[in-house]
Amino acid sequence: MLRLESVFIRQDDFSLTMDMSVPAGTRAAVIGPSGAGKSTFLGAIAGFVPVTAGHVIWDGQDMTGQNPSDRPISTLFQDNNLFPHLTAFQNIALGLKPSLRVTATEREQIDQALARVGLSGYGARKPAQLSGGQQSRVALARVLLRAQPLLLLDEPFSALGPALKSEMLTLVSDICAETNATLLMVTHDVGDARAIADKTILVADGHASGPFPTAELLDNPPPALRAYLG
Ligand SMILES: Nc1ncnc2c1ncn2[C@@H]1O[C@H](COP(=O)(O)OP(=O)(O)OP(=O)(O)O)[C@@H](O)[C@H]1O
Repeated sequence: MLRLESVFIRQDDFSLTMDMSVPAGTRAAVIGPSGAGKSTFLGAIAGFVPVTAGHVIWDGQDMTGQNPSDRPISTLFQDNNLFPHLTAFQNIALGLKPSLRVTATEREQIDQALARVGLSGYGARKPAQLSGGQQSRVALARVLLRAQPLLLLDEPFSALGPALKSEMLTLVSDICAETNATLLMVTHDVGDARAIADKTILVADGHASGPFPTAELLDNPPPALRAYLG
């Protein structure tokens, strides 16, 4: 379970509070107005954003002071998920070994992850030689291989067309099911929330609340969400 215990974040004149429990295996969308603090919310969990007060706890372990790389988390952002000077294979290998010195078994695992996302034979290509969708799949292959229990997505597919985005969301959903990962996914598209997230966290008015059942929340939005949905 992810527990956010009386967490308070202050960044200049912006502040965000949260106190919630997210059971393991939950798939939650994170929605709310632009600038409300959705990325800050994920950043506090991942450790990129310092927490002013409170505790971020995973499975009973307090992660609050831990470096992002020491947390049991995989993160995907909208951009810059891949290193441009490394091949697809090396970008995936980084998820296992920062030194890139992989064993024969790890090499096989990386090839399997590439195959799982439909990119067998693409391992030697650098990101610039791949389409946007293929780049997303390489990033997902790395997530799959790392098999961390917490997966944080910050609109990683928003630049993709609708068909490709839907394909990526299905892949994310499959990966979560395979690894029993807990998913928190920032999106501005309530269709995404309905498609793969049975729970939704609302970030608005300086507060992150939930998780709420997605359909109930979207069918009967509170005023802050109603204004945002239009
Ligand atoms: N490093 C920082 N220092 C100070 N304020 C910041 C910093 N990063 C973000 N903010 C402010 O924190 C607030 C929340 O930003 P955040 O990016 O979390 O919002 P968001 O809900 O993800 O927005 P969007 O939907 O537009 O991506 C904004 O008012 C932003 O200006």
